[in-house]
Amino acid sequence: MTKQMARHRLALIGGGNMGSALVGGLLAAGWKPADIAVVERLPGRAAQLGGLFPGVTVSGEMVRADGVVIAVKPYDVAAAANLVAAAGATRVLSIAAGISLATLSTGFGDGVAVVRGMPNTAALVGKGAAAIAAGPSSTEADLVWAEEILGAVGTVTRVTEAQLDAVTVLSGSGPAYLSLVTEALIDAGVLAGLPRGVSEAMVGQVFIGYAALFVESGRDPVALRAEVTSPGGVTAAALRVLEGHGLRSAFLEAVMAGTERSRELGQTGVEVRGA
Ligand SMILES: NC(=O)C1=CN([C@@H]2O[C@H](COP(=O)(O)OP(=O)(O)OC[C@H]3O[C@@H](n4cnc5c(N)ncnc54)[C@H](OP(=O)(O)O)[C@@H]3O)[C@@H](O)[C@H]2O)C=CC1
Ligand SMILES: O=C(O)[C@@H]1CCC=N1
Repeated sequence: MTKQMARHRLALIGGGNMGSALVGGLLAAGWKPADIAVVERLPGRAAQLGGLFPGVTVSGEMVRADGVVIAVKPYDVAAAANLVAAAGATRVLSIAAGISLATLSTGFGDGVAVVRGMPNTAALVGKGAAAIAAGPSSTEADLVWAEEILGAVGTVTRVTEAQLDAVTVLSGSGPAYLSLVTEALIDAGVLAGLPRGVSEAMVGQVFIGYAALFVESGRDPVALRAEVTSPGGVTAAALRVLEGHGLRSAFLEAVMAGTERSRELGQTGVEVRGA
């Protein structure tokens, strides 16, 4: 089956959360469906992807492709990497957390340029915050290629591989922290007497409004906080409690713990061998 298939511009191994977000973004950015293939081993998921993305090749087996995106969980990277040689690809973008460029590059060998990237789930709505790091043999053209792919679903920043651990825990994991804050604020609104639906709507709009104030207006968060905090007022009373419970320090410690964990995963590594 694989042999009869056309050569694709891009094959994504793994059509889960991130893989499907990337396909959606690339199509929205004007890529032709026929240029894209998704290799997905779960038959139910593959059928779903076929319905979502008409014209995109969805296959349980590897296809021929110029470039490959590895979008499987870190423990599945070794198996996915074995498929890269079968694709005949010269470029690989891996978005797997904690799998180092050294591990990837050694596995694929010469002739395959590797770029490591870290997106986040906001890619699902085209508002991702991704970063990329160049592998030992990747060129400017390889980085531009990776930027084109991740840029279809949000922003892309170039960093060193060492900085990618901090990016992973800050923006990669970021939606999880904001989910926790969202849940807590909604519950707090209910505790203070609001119906849950009203509390949810208020909290959602606060996030949207704050994103516009901070990102779109480019204003300093210290100034944004100061202008809400009236002397002897409501906000000052609430902030005192958050500071008293160490919220700021909790975020600092959390990000350092996650960065450490990302480094650990990178050192443990996985056996990656191109077939
Ligand atoms: N989710 C997130 O917030 C982020 C994730 N990442 C990284 O992105 C990668 C993908 O994450 P995510 O999209 O959430 O994962 P998902 O589990 O949603 O998607 C991966 C999919 O790939 C399938 N799969 C696994 N191995 C193969 C294979 N050899 N051939 C074909 N299909 C395969 C899986 O099937 P099965 O279910 O059978 O395993 C699954 O359907 C991870 O490495 C993660 O570290 C990066 C940034 C953020
Ligand atoms: O938790 C994880 O390991 C991955 C990395 C970033 C988001 N999810």
